[in-house]
Amino acid sequence: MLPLHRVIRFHHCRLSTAAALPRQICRPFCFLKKMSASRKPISSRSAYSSFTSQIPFGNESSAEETRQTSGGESIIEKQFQSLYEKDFPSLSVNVGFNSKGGNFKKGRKGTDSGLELEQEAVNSSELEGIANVVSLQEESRTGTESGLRLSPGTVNSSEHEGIVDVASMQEDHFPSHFGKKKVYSNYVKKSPYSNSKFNNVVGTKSSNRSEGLPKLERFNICLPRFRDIRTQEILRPGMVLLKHYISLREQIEIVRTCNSLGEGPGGFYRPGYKDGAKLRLHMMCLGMNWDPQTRKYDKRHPVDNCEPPEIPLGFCLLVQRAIKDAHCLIKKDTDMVDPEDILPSMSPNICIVNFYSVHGRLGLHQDRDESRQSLHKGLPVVSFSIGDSAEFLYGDGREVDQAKKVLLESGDVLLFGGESRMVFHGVPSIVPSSAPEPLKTNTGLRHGRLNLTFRQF
Ligand SMILES: O=C(O)CCC(=O)C(=O)O
Ligand SMILES: [Fe+2]
Repeated sequence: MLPLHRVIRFHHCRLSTAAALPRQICRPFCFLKKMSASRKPISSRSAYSSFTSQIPFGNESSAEETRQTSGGESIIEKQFQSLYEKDFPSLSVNVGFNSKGGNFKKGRKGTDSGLELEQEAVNSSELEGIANVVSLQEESRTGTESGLRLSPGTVNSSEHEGIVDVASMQEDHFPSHFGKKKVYSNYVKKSPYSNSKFNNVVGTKSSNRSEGLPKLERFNICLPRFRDIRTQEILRPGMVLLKHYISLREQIEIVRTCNSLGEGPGGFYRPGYKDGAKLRLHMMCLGMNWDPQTRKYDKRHPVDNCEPPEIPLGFCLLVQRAIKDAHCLIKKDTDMVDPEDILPSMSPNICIVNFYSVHGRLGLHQDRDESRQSLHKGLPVVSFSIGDSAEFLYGDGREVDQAKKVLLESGDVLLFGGESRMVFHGVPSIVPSSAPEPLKTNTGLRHGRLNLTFRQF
């Protein structure tokens, strides 16, 4: 039995938001009200299962409740609701995944040079653990999926408000990134979210039947500024960046779920190395624990002897979807090659959740502590970025000046596997106040960045 130490839990959602506002205002959305009416505040341990048990979850009832409860909500909340209501249609998908691996013998992570102490205080938050009931309704938007099931569309008078809001948000928070290689940016024609049947309607390829006929000018129902947001980029073989991939609604759910899990056993703490230096971030492990001191994975947390929470199923579905979409992109890029050879599929059983304050950072390192088999196969690391943007460095060695730089913004998904599995990478800085406003408003997320990296041991 390991000695049990007191662990001061870190909450990445702000104390001020949580403590100063009544519960309903902290959780303004209808879909949460439904849960809070029927549940007591839940423990972190049960948070994941409620997230899981609601999947797939149509948004009809949420929309209904939105109407019932919209009276006392702020304009931002209303705008966000309209954004929410006209978000992607819900699609059904069945993706099997394996939640736990076998024996965990290896440690994780190479070196880390960002060891100075962070100034930010460690607070405890009064924000209660809340079940996160809106699951990932758009589990599969990919053209590769079958079983498309549209939910009733909600086009209402608030749509315009929503559009204005989204427009300003895109301009403010989604600046174009740098370090481009090959970018696929036409949402309708190139995005694997769009159904391949509809691609032909849009006219990616001219069919034989239209030969000799006058060329039709197609009409875009969305304004130009709203297209081309979800760009996709192959940064190097096996390394794919899906920009703005995670919807705001999903981001909100991820933050809430992480906050809820992070308050409980095995939740967020400030890890340190053997020499006593602290990492400049707060960390929580899901599925398995990674100990920076031993650099090993284990079933239990060495500090409080807790088992880490399970990875919520919704997170895993999102990972699977991102891998599929990365495959679509790779296939487009290199038609003759099986995308699995470039970026193998994986079923995550580890998720390391990092929260960086605006002073947070992580030195260049390799993720090389998963099983030998996993590394040998090049099973990818899949990384979600949420909140403030981060500069992300990647390259073949530890030399910062030789590394390439890319901006990771809220909603971005980065995958690195195959021959890029052992790429050196790190986060030299966080871009202050760059998180999408509705994300902050709806979650109370602190200034800083939440990062989730999924791996298969
Ligand atoms: O925050 C990031 O984007 C990278 C995190 C990372 O490299 C890690 O947790 O190993
Ligand atoms: Fe890493």
